Amino acid sequence: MKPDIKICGLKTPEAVDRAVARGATHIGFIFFPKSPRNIDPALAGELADHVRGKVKIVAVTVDADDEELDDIVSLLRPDILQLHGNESPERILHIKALYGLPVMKVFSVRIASDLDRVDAFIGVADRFLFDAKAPAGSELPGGNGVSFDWGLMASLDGKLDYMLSGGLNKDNVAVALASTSATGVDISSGVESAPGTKDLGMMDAFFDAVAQAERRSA
Ligand SMILES: O=C(O)c1ccccc1N[C@@H]1O[C@H](COP(=O)(O)O)[C@@H](O)[C@H]1O
Repeated sequence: MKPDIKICGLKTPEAVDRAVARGATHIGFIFFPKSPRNIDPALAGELADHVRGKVKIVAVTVDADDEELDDIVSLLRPDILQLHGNESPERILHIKALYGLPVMKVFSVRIASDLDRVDAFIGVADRFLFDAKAPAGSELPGGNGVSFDWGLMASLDGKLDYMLSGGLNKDNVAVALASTSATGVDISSGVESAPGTKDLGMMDAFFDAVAQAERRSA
């Protein structure tokens, strides 16, 4: 099956346009001030307006409170909320009731026990995203360009609809797709020439690599 492709951390019209032209199914905007990919919600809304309806717009937040979410939802008008913090099932149900938007819950993974809490979110989150746990010293919960052991996903395969992220790039995405049941891949730093700066050539190479992986698995 054709995997979903999410390009995350977009900040410019050129990068948004290229992602959509190359067939991204999702584009993500980061609302986390410490990130080099952080974007003002009003600017994100303007960028999204160019491509609205052609691609799913994802708002990436980290333990955001209602006030922050109100701002992001009204200015960006996302299709999906990606919750990349320690949001509980109760908090997710509250957010879904407030905005009526689907939620993609992120789990940060390094060891098998990092997946222990997933069951509590089944039937609560609409989709899951498994990312690598941040390395020691990083201030970012995601966007660190590090991978985790994809073999850990075997315990969940067949049970969940999930995307995979963490250190993906043109050279490893085929293996990531072949060795898991991920229905989508999500990339940020692997298509950047510097933190927060998307490189259109690297984006092209990533889309080419996913297309090649699809052909091989057909
Ligand atoms: O990218 C960020 O700066 C970021 C900040 C806060 C929360 C999530 C963030 N990014 C997410 O990280 C993965 C991709 O990371 P990688 O660079 O490809 O390893 C993706 O889920 C982004 O949404």
